[in-house]
Amino acid sequence: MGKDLKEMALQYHSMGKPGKIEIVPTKPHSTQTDLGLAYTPGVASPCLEIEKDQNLAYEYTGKGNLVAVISNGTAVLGLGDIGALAGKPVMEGKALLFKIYAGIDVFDIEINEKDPKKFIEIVKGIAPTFGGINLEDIKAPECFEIEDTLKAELDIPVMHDDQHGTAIISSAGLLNAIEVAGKSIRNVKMVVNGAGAAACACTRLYLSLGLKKENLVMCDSKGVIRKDRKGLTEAKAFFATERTDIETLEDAMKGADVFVGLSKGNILTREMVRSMADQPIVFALANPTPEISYEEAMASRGDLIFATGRSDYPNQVNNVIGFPYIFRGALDVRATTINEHMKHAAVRAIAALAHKPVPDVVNIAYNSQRFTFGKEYLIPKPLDPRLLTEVSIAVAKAAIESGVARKPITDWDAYYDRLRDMMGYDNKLIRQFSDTARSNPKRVVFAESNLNMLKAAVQAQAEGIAHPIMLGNPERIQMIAQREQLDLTGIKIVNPRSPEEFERRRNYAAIYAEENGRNGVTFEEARDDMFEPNHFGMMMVKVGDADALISGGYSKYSETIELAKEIIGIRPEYKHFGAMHILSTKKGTFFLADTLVNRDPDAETLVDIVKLTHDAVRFFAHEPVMAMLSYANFGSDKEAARGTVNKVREAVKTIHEQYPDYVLDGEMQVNVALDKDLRDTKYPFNKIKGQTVNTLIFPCLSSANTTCKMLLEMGVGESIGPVQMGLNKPVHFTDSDASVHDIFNLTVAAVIDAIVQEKKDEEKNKKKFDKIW
Ligand SMILES: NC(=O)C1=CN([C@@H]2O[C@H](COP(=O)(O)OP(=O)(O)OC[C@H]3O[C@@H](n4cnc5c(N)ncnc54)[C@H](OP(=O)(O)O)[C@@H]3O)[C@@H](O)[C@H]2O)C=CC1
Ligand SMILES: CC(=O)C(=O)O
Ligand SMILES: [Mg+2]
Repeated sequence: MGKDLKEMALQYHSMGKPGKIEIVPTKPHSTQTDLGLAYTPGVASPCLEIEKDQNLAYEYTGKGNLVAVISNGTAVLGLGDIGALAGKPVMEGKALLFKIYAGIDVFDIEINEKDPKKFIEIVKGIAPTFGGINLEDIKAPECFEIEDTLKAELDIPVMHDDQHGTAIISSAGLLNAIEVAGKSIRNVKMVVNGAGAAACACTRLYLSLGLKKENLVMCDSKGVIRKDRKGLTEAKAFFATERTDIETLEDAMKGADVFVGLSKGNILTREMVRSMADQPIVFALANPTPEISYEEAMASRGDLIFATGRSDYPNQVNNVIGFPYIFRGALDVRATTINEHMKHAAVRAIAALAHKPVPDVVNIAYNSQRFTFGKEYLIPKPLDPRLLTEVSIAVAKAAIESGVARKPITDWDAYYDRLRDMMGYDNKLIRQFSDTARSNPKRVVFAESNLNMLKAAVQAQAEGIAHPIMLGNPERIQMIAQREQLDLTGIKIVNPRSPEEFERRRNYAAIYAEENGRNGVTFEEARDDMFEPNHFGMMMVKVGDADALISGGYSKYSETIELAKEIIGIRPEYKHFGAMHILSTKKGTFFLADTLVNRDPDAETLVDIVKLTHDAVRFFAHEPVMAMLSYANFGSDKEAARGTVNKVREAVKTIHEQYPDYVLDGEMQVNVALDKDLRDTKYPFNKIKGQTVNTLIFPCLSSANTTCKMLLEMGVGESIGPVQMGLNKPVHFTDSDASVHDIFNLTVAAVIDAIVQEKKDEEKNKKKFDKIW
């Protein structure tokens, strides 16, 4: 591990409250009455109900959404037996992943016990607390007895993730890799290196998917596991080969089609890979160091199909792609176990997802590449939000089909919606976006250096999100920084008014005057304008001296917006531009527009806002279901001869005529938009019937802005925005009272916007180039 990574990891774990998880109450607890219900005397009632009927624990306690991640620390990652307590960071890490990817609460439990029988007794003793048990990092062969016994004796799902999670994910990847290689699992010759927990379970699953036992060779630390070896454990004996002509991994690799490593780092050589058959598949899955590094593997031969457990290379086979969703599906139907049928369903769902078009939000989160099914993209990315719905639903359905569900789901559409809504989306979005921005940071101009802007710029620089350029008086900025103890290292300060910027002011003015000469702008006026930070900053972005701009620290945003229209311009496909807020609430993610730009949009402007928002929502991997809001419903205000209702109605009519694919209706009140049952009962003709609205288009800026701010002030949600839509370049605006957190989030959005813009420009240039040639 690099020194930097080590230091970063230690700092990450110790900063703030040590560790990675905490417990948060889910019920009101502010009054004496609340407390009397939460605890004694009120709490006695659910206790007595559960005493009568144990199933009611699912109604009255957190059991149904609570998983135990349990380990004795005997096989932690590939680090070996480091002990129960030393494994706690991994178990807390799993708790975090369960929560952020599938909304599942976890207690991590580290048990100081290596004797499998005693370990089993301890787990059985604490099992009533949980809806499911994820066994983790327990070494073979003890893990087999532990899992088998607990599965047989407990009535909740128990899964040793290193065995079955790994088996499911690697099977999905392997089926796809075999398809890419143009081979069949029924014929491939496979070497599995490692004969521990993960290797044995993976191989069993491959056999159930069609691998022939006679085509399999398994190796452990002593070499090829042969039938004639003395003292084999039961698990190893099951996989032992009849062959007597091979002894070492090197022997086994000759002519093999597939290598799966679940053993130890750096034990596979280039020569061994070269000795494999055509189009060989190597899954080097040991963590944190794979059996062969990506670089070594790639240097070995050109036709290799390769995967590792690492996130920094293509094809990451990691059980995080599976366990959150496998447990989500199992918990939601109260499955008594996780059986073969459910595992197969998960394999198929994950394998199939890799064949589907990848939403932009995923492409962007991984460096704006365009993933398409093939050698470099065999398996969905861990940050793909579709995993939650695809895998959980597949597992839940399989549990019902195989008769192990105690609470079957009947309304699958509602379940789908619930899954999507369950995950407050913005953290995930910001996380994905922050990772992308970090991998390709852009030069962001902060045009108005008020204190919060400065703090956000410092944070963006420290987190490697952006290369900030602060416009303003350097002495003043440094004074503020000193007073606030802000570290300005890496932040460029440019003073548009300084003599050093004379040349740039002149050049920018010349371009500005040339483009706006017919709007009455003279060169002299333009030169004066360039003393202003917003003029200067926008020209920097326009000519490519910077990649994005954030403004709005102190000047009136209405003026800045006009300026952006003039200098940066609106994209040719629109007449207007706008802005939206993404609001993450307990009821799901909502997109609100226009929250910044158009004060009193007429019908034509509303149509543009709808088009812009439609495309932006899709970019964020959501299918827009749009409601055009008003104070009335579908013509209920018959007196309305003029005003907002009529323009909304007109816009709806235009959209229905010109964009029949859009899922949109109105005018309607916000409660009618959000309450599907009310809407569909009272207005059964509505064109978004049965669908959950996620996009709200407001009739005017007052209503949009007030709603957004009110929800945020009331703590109903977290927001990203205002995200500008429709300008030629990434120029974004905040409010003068925006918090550091708001400006930081917007900076991330601006960098992503710049990355997308860069991609688009590259594609445009390529097309031009292709045309010329
Ligand atoms: N990418 C992923 O998602 C996952 C990766 N893994 C990785 O798989 C590896 C094994 O984990 P797990 O099964 O839980 O651990 P176990 O301790 O149960 O098994 C380890 C196995 O590796 C074998 N081994 C050790 N050294 C060698 C060697 N030089 N050549 C061949 N085999 C060797 C051991 O052999 P012996 O039996 O002779 O001792 C043992 O069979 C770890 O590196 C882990 O990080 C695990 C789960 C998920
Ligand atoms: C990923 C995992 O579970 C392991 O390496 O043990
Ligand atoms: Mg593990």
